[in-house]
Amino acid sequence: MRESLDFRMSESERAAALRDVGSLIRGVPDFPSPGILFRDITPVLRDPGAMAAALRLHLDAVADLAGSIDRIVGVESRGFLFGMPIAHALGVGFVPARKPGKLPAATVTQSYALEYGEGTLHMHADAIDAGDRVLLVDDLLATGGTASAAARLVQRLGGEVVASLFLIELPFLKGRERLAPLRVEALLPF
Ligand SMILES: O=P(O)(O)OC[C@H]1O[C@H](OP(=O)(O)OP(=O)(O)O)[C@H](O)[C@@H]1O
Ligand SMILES: Nc1ncnc2[nH]cnc12
Repeated sequence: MRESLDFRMSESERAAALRDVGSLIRGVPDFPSPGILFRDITPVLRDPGAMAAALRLHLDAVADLAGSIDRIVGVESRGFLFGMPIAHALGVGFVPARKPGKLPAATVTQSYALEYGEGTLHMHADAIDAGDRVLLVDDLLATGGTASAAARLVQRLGGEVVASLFLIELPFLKGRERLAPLRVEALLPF
C-alpha cells in the first residue's frame, strides 16, 4: 500500500488534463440501441498522453485515500482498463467483478439493470477479506445499477466500499443518487 500526497494536481494541471481527456471521448448515437448516445473511451485508450492524464486525474480525485485502501474492485470490462493501473499506482491488489461464466472458482452473484439492459456480476467468494476497505472503479456512471451491484458483492463478502470512482458521469440518469450515501468521484459529466 502506497501512502502519498504526490497524486494531487494543481488546478491548472487538472483543467488541462480534463480538457485533453474530455476532448477524446466520442459520442456515438444509437449504440447499442436506438436513442442511446454511447460515450466511447477507445480514443482515450489509444492515446498514451491522454491515458497518462486520465490516470493522474483518477489518482488526484482519491489522493486522500492513498494508504487507507486495501483493494480496488473493477467492473468488467471497461472498469478493468482504469482499475488495474490505479491499483498498481496505489500499491494495492485488484479484484475483478465479472460477467457470468468467466470466473473459475466459487463466486457470489448479483443481478442489476443498466441504461440499455440487464446484467449479472460475479466476484470470487475469496476475493475480499472481511474488513477490506475497497475503492470501486468503473469507466462510467449511468443509472448506478452496475456499481451498486458491485458494491453489494463487496459488502456480502464483509468488505467496506469507501468510495467509487468513474471517468464519466451521465448526471441525467441519477446514478449518484442511487449510490448514496456512498462517496462518488466522477471526473467528467456528460
Ligand atoms: O450505471 P449503469 O447504468 O449500470 O451503467 C454503467 C455501466 O455500463 C457500462 O458497461 P457495460 O455493461 O456496457 O459493459 P462493458 O464495460 O463490458 O462494455 C459501463 O462500463 C458501466 O459498467
Ligand atoms: N451512454 C453510455 N455510454 C457508454 N457506456 C454506457 N453505460 C451505460 N450507459 C452508457
